[in-house]
Amino acid sequence: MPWNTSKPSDSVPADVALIERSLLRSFELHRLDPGRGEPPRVLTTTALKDHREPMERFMRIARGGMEALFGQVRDAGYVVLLADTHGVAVDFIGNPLFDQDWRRAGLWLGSCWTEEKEGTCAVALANLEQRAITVHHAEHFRAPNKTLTCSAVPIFAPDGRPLAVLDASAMESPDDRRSQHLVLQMVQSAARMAEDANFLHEFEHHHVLKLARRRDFLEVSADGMVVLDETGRIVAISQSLREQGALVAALGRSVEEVFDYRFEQVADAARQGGYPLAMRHLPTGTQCFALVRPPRRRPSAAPAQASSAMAGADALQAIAGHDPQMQTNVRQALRVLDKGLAILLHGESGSGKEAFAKAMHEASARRARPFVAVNCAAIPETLIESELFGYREGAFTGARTKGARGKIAQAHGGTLFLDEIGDMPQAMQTRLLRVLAEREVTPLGAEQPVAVDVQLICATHRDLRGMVAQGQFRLDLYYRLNSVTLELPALRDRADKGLLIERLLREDGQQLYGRAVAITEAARQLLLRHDWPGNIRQLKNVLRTAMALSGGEAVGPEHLPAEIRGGQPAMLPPERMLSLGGVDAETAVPGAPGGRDALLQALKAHQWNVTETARSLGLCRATVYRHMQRWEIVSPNRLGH
Ligand SMILES: Nc1ncnc2c1ncn2[C@@H]1O[C@H](COP(=O)(O)OP(=O)(O)OP(=O)(O)O)[C@@H](O)[C@H]1O
Repeated sequence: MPWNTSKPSDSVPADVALIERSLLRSFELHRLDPGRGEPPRVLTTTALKDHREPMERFMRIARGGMEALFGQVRDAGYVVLLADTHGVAVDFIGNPLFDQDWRRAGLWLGSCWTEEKEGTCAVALANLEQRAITVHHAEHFRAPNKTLTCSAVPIFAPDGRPLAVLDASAMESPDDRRSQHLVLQMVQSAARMAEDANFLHEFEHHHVLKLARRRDFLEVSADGMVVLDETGRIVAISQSLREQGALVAALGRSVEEVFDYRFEQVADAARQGGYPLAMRHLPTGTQCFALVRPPRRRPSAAPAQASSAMAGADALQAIAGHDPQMQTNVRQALRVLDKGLAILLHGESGSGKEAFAKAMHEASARRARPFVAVNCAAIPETLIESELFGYREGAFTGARTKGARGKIAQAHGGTLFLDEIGDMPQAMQTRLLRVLAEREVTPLGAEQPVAVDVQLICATHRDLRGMVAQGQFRLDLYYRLNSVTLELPALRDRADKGLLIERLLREDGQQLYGRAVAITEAARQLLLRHDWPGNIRQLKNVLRTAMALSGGEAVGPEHLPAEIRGGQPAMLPPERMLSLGGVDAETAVPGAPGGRDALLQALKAHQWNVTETARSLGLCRATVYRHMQRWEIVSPNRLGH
């Protein structure tokens, strides 16, 4: 069982690599001057208030941990800072005798420690890399910071989102960076205390299980915490469990399914003082122990509120399932969310790029604002400009009398998801680049630009770098879009295929029949062995059809399609095969018989309803749109939309 491994702390070679990368960014990306003399900027009281207000509740909870840490390091000449995710010191404890010196060094309430302004420094790196780090003396980028030693540790909110950074810094320290090892450990343990206290506070109305592999350690040092709602469903897990990927797949399941322990038994134990429970972690069959922390008050409206705040990050975790690559993706996604960076998702068709983008939006601070998805392959080239940028009345023939807001403006304040970005025409690439650089959009026919603030997430199944090499995709746009690229694994490569199948049978079964639908071992094995060229989309369709055929009873091999049952060669991915008159879509040329005609016929037969057409041809909508674009098929209703 993975949750009892303790997280490695400061590892010098890893630190060195991170620091080197940060130094490069400081020079090349932020174009900072290492010799600049003045200390870090300190915010005005009003500006600082904007940073402190959202952190107030956490600051109160963290204060005890900060003071305990300060008590440990004060005599060695350290100050303790709590910074928010923007690198602003929102709380500070230092020996008042040296106030002038701290202030001069930028170790002060309201000081800004970001890589963009200070270059390499510990608070910025802990925020960016989401790991504990020491930046010692000359490892700092700017000259005035080179006498400092700073050890910083990120702190996470109960839903796994970055929340703050705790830092201990000194103006004088031995040259050997190893002298800071213990300090970093102290900061780590204070950060974990604050994080756990915040977690327990957030879920004070819930039953919380403190888990440990060894009973003797349960009271003093649990390995992690699991939160149950009033029905015994697992609704949250603590950061220590998240970091190890442990129990992420348990989110949303009942305590009985995961720990072989009925919720009534847990509630009973809570009423009787929460004595240690001996449980079994069913997925691995390992024994573990739990102490129950009873809910502080009777659950009221609070649980629902807490669950909805958790829902976003948990949806992201649920999509990641138990696959290590997807777990890494979630960790990276949570790191970069709300940092104003564009994110690129790369993966085969049907691998869940849009689902991941939506979950990222839900997990972001923008979740209450719109999520607008645009499939660049789906819009004919002639219409993409007005669709994205909008237009004023009378901007072109066929334009609506009142004009239209483009998708970019519709996403203002929220997230813009550009699917199939590799299919965006070059002229549009240029315009998009300008929008990203200037953060404003000028609708067709308009003179005044409109300011837009969007989180951009793009997706593609193509090799954008290769497209750049062939001059099909703009290099500068490529750089802008891929500050972070997340690789979504194909279904055949996912380590958690079995669990995913179970989950889909449970969720879709619930929808179709009001309960989870079972599957025979023989059918499960066939599904596990299949190649899944259409990825999760294909798996979902196969399971839905199988459930319909089985009438909600256990799905057996007889309910699966022939190519899965008979071990026949798997279908080629939709990109490589289009069953339209046997024409290979990639090699088909506009006007080729069969492909274009067959698609046209299918579209007409379904009154130009692309979803229906796609379903009838066994393709995803994006592929149908791609072929419509390739073969220049435009829906007669298009301009009326
Ligand atoms: N982890 C997941 N668990 C359950 N369903 C999922 C998961 N990921 C994706 N899906 C479902 O699989 C289907 C395909 O996902 P999605 O549309 O996000 O893929 P995509 O990579 O964006 O595809 P395309 O590139 O063809 O647009 C959707 O019905 C989506 O809800």
